[in-house]
Amino acid sequence: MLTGSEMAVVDANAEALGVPRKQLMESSGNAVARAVRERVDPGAQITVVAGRGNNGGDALVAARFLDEYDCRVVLLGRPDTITTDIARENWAALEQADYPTEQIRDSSQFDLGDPDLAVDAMLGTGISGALREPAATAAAAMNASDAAVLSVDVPSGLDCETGDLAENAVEADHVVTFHDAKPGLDALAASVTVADIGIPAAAQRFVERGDLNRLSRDPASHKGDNGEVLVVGGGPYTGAPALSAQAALRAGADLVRVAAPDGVAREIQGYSENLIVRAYDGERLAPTHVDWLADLAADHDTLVLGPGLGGADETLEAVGSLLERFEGTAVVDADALQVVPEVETDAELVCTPHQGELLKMGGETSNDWRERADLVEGFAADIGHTLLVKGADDVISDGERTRVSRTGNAGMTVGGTGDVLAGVTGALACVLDPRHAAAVGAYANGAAGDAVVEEYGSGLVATDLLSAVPGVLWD
Ligand SMILES: NC(=O)C1=CN([C@@H]2O[C@H](COP(=O)(O)OP(=O)(O)OC[C@H]3O[C@@H](n4cnc5c(N)ncnc54)[C@H](O)[C@@H]3O)[C@@H](O)[C@H]2O)[C@@H](O)CC1
Ligand SMILES: [K+]
Repeated sequence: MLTGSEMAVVDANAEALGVPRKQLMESSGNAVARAVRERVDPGAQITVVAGRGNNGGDALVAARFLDEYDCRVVLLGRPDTITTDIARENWAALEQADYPTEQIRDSSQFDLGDPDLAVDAMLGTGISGALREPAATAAAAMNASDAAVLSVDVPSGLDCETGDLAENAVEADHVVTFHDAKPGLDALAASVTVADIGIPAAAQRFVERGDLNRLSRDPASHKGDNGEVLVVGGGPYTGAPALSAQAALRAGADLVRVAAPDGVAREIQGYSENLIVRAYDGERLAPTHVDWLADLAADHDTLVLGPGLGGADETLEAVGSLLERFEGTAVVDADALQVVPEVETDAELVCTPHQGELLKMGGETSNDWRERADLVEGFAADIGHTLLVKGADDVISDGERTRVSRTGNAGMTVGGTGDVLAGVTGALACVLDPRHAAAVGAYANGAAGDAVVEEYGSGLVATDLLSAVPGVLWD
């Protein structure tokens, strides 16, 4: 089952893979016409009631496949107010080819007539709230009529995010929905057909441009609304936490703090004035720091744990204790990863190992991405956390749902690109589900690398990615 917004991601991914929406609309319209033919005989009277969005567009296509019927097409509004180019083009095609079309200016002009079948193509996944006029009047007419009602995608008035049905919604007898079921359809009295409209399986398997639709930024938001990230890193290394923290800022987090040993805190601060560094005593993370860190972490939306911490025994022990106490969302990277399979935690973890780190955690890998995807899915289910396994193709799985991101290039094998990925993912996890944050993070990190590789080739370095991340995520 897919919600309306999930469907929009899949649809945009199909477009990114070379199957544009207008092609999908042609398939949808064809599927609607097939459903009509299954229900009424040639010569029957049909009234198609089309809204001004793509739901209406589907039915405008269907009309071209229904020549053997007595078919009227009524548009709820003026053609120049049709909201999408592809629906408008399909309206123009009907007019130019001399199909019987009508348009109404307001609800008083609506007349359903006395058809054998009414096609409800007023509203699909684009609806919010109860039906407004003139759709409300048209819905009431369909509900009052003896005609069978066939709804396109969903009955107009069904909210495709929540499954809620508006009080004045269309009461459908049949529904032809596209690609996958939608929330709320199974609770209807209608018969429901799921039509294959030729969306490639890859549009759901691969992370593509459409996944960026998951991101939005409220123009009225305040500082902090878009995420506060705590990077716990540094000690033996200083560049890694600085890269993660800057990457989190570039990926849209409002506030990013780095908690680091005071022996290296000034050095980390020295990389950028954008960072807020909070120091704890000593040269590296140890169990004595955990109380203070756990309190600090609880004040953040996400934790990025691992960059530059090193693998000293006392550090790994501290990582384990911190994870045991933490209950939020954490991205775990580098040396901290080896602790995860042993640890008992209520936290939601996104683990970002490369193949070597995955093996060290106890996972398995393969050179074939399909096999690797299955292995990663199995291991994610075993450890009960989300995995983002880095490689030429990144594999992302929460143990049930598995995606592959194909962005990136060989120049990115340079040190530090993983720290950037951890920071980007940490920032995205402030506003997205962990599995979506991991998928979009992998896509964006690789796409940032692809954006800079033309200039730097095999000489690209991790800091080059930082400036390219916003262009990928927020353009
Ligand atoms: N996403 C996909 O993959 C595909 C979608 N297709 C079709 O496109 C539909 C979605 O199209 P759109 O996003 O254009 O949206 P819709 O066609 O569902 O509705 C958009 C229109 O409805 C109006 N509206 C919103 N709430 C309303 C309310 N309460 N009362 C009255 N009017 C209201 C909006 O102002 C807008 O004009 C799907 O349901 C499906 O039928 C298909 O063409 C093929 C593929
Ligand atoms: K509909």
